[in-house]
Amino acid sequence: MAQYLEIKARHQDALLFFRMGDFYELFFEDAVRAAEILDITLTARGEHDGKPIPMAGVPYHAAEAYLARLIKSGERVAVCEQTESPAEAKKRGSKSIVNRDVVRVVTPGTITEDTILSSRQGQVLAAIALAAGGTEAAIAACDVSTGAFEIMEVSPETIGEKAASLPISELLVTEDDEARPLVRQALASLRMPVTRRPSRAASVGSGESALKAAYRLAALDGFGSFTKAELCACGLLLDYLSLTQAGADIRLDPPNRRGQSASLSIDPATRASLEIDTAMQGGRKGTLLATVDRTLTAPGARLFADRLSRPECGRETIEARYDAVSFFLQESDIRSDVRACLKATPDLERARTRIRLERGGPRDLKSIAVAIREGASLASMLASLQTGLPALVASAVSALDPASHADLTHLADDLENALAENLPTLARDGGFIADGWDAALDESRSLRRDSRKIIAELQARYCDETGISALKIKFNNVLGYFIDVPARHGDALMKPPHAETFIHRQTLASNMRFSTADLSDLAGRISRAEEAAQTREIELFRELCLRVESVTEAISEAAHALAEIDVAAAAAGWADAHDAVRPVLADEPVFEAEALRHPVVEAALKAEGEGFTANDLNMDASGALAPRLALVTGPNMAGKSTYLRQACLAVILAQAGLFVPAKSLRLGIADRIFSRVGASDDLSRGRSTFMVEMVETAAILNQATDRSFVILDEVGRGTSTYDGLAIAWSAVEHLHNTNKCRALFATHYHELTGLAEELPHAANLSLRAKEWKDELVFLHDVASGPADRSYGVQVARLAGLPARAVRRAEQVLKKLETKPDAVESLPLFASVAEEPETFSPAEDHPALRLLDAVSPDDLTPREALDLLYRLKSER
Ligand SMILES: Nc1ncnc2c1ncn2[C@@H]1O[C@H](COP(=O)(O)OP(=O)(O)OP(=O)(O)O)[C@@H](O)[C@H]1O
Repeated sequence: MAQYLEIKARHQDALLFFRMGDFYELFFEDAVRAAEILDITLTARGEHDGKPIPMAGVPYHAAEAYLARLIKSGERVAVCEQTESPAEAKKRGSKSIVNRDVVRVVTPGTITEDTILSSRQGQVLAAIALAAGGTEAAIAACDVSTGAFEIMEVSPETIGEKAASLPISELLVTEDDEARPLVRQALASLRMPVTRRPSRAASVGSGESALKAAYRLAALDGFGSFTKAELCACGLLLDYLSLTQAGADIRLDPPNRRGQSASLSIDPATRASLEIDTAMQGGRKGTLLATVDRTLTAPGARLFADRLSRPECGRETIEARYDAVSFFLQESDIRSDVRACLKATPDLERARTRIRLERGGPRDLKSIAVAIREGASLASMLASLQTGLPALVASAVSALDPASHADLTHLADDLENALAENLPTLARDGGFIADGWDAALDESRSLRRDSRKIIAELQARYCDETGISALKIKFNNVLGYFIDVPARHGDALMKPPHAETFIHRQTLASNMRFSTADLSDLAGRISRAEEAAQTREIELFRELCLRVESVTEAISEAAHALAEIDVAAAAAGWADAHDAVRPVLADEPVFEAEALRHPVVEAALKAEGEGFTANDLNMDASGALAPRLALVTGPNMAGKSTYLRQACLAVILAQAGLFVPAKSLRLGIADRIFSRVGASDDLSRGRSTFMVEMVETAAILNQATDRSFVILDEVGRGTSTYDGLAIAWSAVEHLHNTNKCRALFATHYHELTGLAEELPHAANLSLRAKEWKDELVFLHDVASGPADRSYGVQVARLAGLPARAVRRAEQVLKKLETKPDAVESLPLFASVAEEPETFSPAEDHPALRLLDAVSPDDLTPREALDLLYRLKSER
């Protein structure tokens, strides 16, 4: 217990998995918590301070599944292993306890187990840090499962939105930084597990020395010059990695640096409202990502998600991606071949990283070999084409080309030759090296195999010599090899002449067990051969892992190349199937779309057999070619939100390097997009609907630039009519006169439509609907000019509001339309006298008159049926 308590004292904030033989055991409070979360038995072992010690255990071989559940429920787990064998401990004295220590702390951001990770999602551990009195900020982010490492310089105001663009599983922050209002705000907008760390880890000095140590460098000049905040963030991240990996070497790829303006800024509220990769209700279903992602490999899916979540601002990067998509769009035959090949390609990135971190197994080696081979056939398939390859595809081909990567080819050859057909998950289970690969292993194995033959021969000889045909040589863990005879033959073996050879070991009810000198000798040989084979196999496994490590950079490049090809071919496949076009990037801040569609709504409608109406949209922030701001009106349910959102989604797709569902799109690259669509309470953070709306609107009006793209839906709806109208009015003016950005503003305040005449670069657009035979028909197409009316009451009827309430609404509406001043005297403040109903359409209905005339008791069944048909026809 002393050993346990000493180790536990160093890991107060984690559950301690304490290795004891084939189990990880948990004690005290840890046991109580784990038993509750995992639904396992809570028992007791021994006493501490006179009280029984609560204990729970999980079997070593099934630990991953338990770990996964604990991590999911927000726990951290310190894994404590035996660091020597019992035999080694004994050498120090017969009563010595086996040495143990924590080899790893498993946290949400440091998992590498395939069974716990989601294969199509990245899992980022990120550290945010501020420096220079809070004026500089940076994020250092790594994906331990792939080795990717990125350092981003950000402005302190945009920490939240930059962090939201990464699939962060765990966010590190220092206690001092967390106290700063900007960081507090950012953390409040992000819903991710936050780990607080002492401030000393996030210093310039610790960052520098951690980077130097991680990459074994004397100076950091090769990486360019770092800002103070970047070094602080690196220090925080690397210190934590080192802590969770119990001081093991940090194995990350060289850092990838990203400047402040590299990607399109999308704040967390916009990201959530546009449902880019997470739906409002959680999960991926119904998101843009789920709708357009056609990738086939896990690394491809992770890259695709990253592209969509962090669209670019650099024209060259975007155009290069378009070129790759265009190429696969034109070469549809090669696209199918490439995709067939990708389907068979394992996750090279994660297999490589697990091997690097010494957490891999024989199957990871196999995955590496298969992926290298598939990559090579992809490369030769693409290189054989007569057409020139676009830059992205060409560089992917060169990273996969076996001719220029002899090292990878040799590795794949060797792995294929070295590995057996059926592979265990763990190296310690053995049997994964193929026969013929290693002479020493073959020798031990043949000895083992021969020994088994010799045992059979020995058994036959003993049967012969004793005349006992039921004599068997068996094996168990207690006795090892032994000779087993039915009890009635036992006496014969204990008497001469056999007593000299057979040594009695055990008497059971119906059997007796013996050993012999020959058998013991043979058993020794077998076990030595087995041990030798096992040791040799582990040695060979390590050798192969080292081979992988020696070409780790080439593997990383190949993995990235495979993902790049997967993304481009998938994007082309989607574009082909959905008539998406290559956007034209313009220098002017324009958005000129012809027949634009909303991919997610379109897909949902298609699933129900309905069509989607495409619409045009023309905007120019400079006001030269088109209005910069459009006020969008139209009845409820007419498609305003859809129209607004599809414009934003088009910007995201276009700047992610993907094609957009439209006939054409000319786009001036946006620096940020903002969306405020649909109000929702955020009661968990103590904000009412209106407060959320105003906070988000404030963020837009304060931050949008003339290169930004903004959509605002029904701003002001959450408060009283006049207040709401006034706020909406001033927001439109501010966007038009001060922000001067491209903006779409949907509203039900018809009073606002007059603004289009006053503001030089504003226009009215409306979604059309028609009344036909008392029914409201939505046309979903956009026309210029304001909507004539809102049809709210008709929509309410459609939604199933009780007929009486609908009639009452019609009365109130009529009154308001004739006497607008009556608004003051409406709902909250005074009641409008309910007018007597002068006309009730229902009562006048012929079907009702018919019903009134009927006496049900006088009807025959036949007449009743006829009446039913007449009633139906009168309806
Ligand atoms: N262009 C379109 N083509 C076909 N159907 C559409 C189109 N746009 C919207 N719809 C359909 O109309 C429904 C309502 O659309 P949306 O939510 O955009 O309307 P809205 O005008 O914003 O409504 P409200 O004012 O009540 O918020 C969508 O769920 C979709 O089914």
